[in-house]
Amino acid sequence: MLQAIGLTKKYKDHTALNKLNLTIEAGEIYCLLGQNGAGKTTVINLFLGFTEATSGEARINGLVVKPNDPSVKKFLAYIPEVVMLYGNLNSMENLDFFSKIAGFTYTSQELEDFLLQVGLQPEAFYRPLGNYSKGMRQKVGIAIALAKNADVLLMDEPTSGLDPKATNEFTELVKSLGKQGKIVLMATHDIFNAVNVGTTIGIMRQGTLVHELSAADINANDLQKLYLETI
Ligand SMILES: Nc1ncnc2c1ncn2[C@@H]1O[C@H](COP(=O)(O)OP(=O)(O)OP(=O)(O)O)[C@@H](O)[C@H]1O
Repeated sequence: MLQAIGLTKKYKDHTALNKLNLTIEAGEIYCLLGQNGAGKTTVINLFLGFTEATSGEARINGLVVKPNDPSVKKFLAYIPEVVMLYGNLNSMENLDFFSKIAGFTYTSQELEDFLLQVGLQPEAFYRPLGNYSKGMRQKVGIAIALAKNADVLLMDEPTSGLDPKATNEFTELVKSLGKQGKIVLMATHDIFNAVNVGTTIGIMRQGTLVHELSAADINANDLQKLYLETI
């Protein structure tokens, strides 16, 4: 479970995040919307331990996140806008490397199975990542999350810059993660994608979570209307 309890981040006198209360359960895909500077990345960075809370707590599976604390890191995988991988290594080598860092050693067959599971085309498995498309890198990033058995995937604008086909593939992949009981917290500007992939949608304004709704209760048009009224 992912929990924010009164989670607050201030930079000098600027409040980037104001008393966020949030609970995300296994199987939930929580999409955070909000205009530039609303505080979405701050939420993700606090869960990742990249930055320290001014007050309140970010908890993962009951453990309070503290900067540079490895005990919660094992539960987490981070999918940024551009997944950072070794461009001179192929996807099998990247997956093997990052799995081993997380304490897992897999056979070649098992590594290939993770890549197949995320929909990477087999002809790319042994090709250096340097010439992969953004969508292919995202898939390898998710394969790494699966290989390290992360319960929680934190995603910051993962579909930004993806073409519609790659976005659709990514959406289906994220839905399948939810069905496997993973927790996904995704910051996004893509309202259509949020309503399509999300189970829960939060709308932020100036550091405050203003709306939280079930994706089943709203369509993309109404969500866009609510979003524009909110920001
Ligand atoms: N290191 C920092 N120092 C000072 N202010 C910061 C820092 N990081 C973020 N902020 C401020 O905190 C606020 C929230 O920023 P954040 O990056 O969380 O927004 P966001 O919703 O992710 O925006 P975007 O959609 O542009 O990525 C902004 O006003 C931003 O300028």
